[in-house]
Amino acid sequence: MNKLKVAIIQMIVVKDKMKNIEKASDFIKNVIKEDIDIAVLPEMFLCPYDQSNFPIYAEKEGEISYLLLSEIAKQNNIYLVAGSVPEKDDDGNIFNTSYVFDPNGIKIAKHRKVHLFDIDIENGQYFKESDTLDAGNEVTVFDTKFGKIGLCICYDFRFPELSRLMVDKGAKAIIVPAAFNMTTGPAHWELLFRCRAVDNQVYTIGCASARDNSATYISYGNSIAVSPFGEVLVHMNEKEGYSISSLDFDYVDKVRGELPLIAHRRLDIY
Ligand SMILES: NC(=O)CCC(=O)C(=O)O
Repeated sequence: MNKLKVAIIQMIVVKDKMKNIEKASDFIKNVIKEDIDIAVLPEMFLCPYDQSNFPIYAEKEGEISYLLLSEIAKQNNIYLVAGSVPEKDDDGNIFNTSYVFDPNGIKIAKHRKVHLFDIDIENGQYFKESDTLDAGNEVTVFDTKFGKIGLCICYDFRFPELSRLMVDKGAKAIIVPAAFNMTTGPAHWELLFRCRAVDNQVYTIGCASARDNSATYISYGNSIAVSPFGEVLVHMNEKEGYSISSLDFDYVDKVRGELPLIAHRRLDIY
């Protein structure tokens, strides 16, 4: 069983945490009619993306949002890559964390964003995640009945080393809950998803929040899925909605067999 259908849910994030969960749940109830296997939600889909919100919205693993997300996976009998949420640990540190649940609602992965998004572009985007967040320290790959999938969060995807480590651990797709901005999104978003796909011969899936021009941080939207040969399978616009992509993990093997980049690496010289 090497073929799977992935739904990208590009939703608007509102201030009310529970309304965001309800919306994610409604979207998923609707898309399961299309026989999907995995649903993906955006980065910080429970909490408007603003560093001052993260401590206010943060919950510990196992608290209410976590339980509701696990239930959504179970009720719909799908894998759920539950975007990301602000997660609080026992010491009060806060992380940008993505949980993954299997079709029984069991947590099978947890990725804490490794690279914090601290940028300051003249006449462009300023953001400093490190004002309120701590960084994770792990490379995340999870197993499914279809094969292995890598997971990272937004800015993490800019670092080619992280994607390569996921591929070295067996990933045939990399899923990225995200929220690029209106400065770097138009410049780099599609380029990065095509580039990582071609370099690593993996499917790349970017799920962004939909654009809300009244937000303090405006998400670029444009959720995307790219094949291991660099073909754009889906490229959404900025509006709220969903898309479905079919992934074939045998095709990953075919591309890697015909153009054996991974096997041709000269690890002895780099
Ligand atoms: N939320 C993020 O990590 C944003 C990353 C981003 O916009 C970028 O350009 O990188």
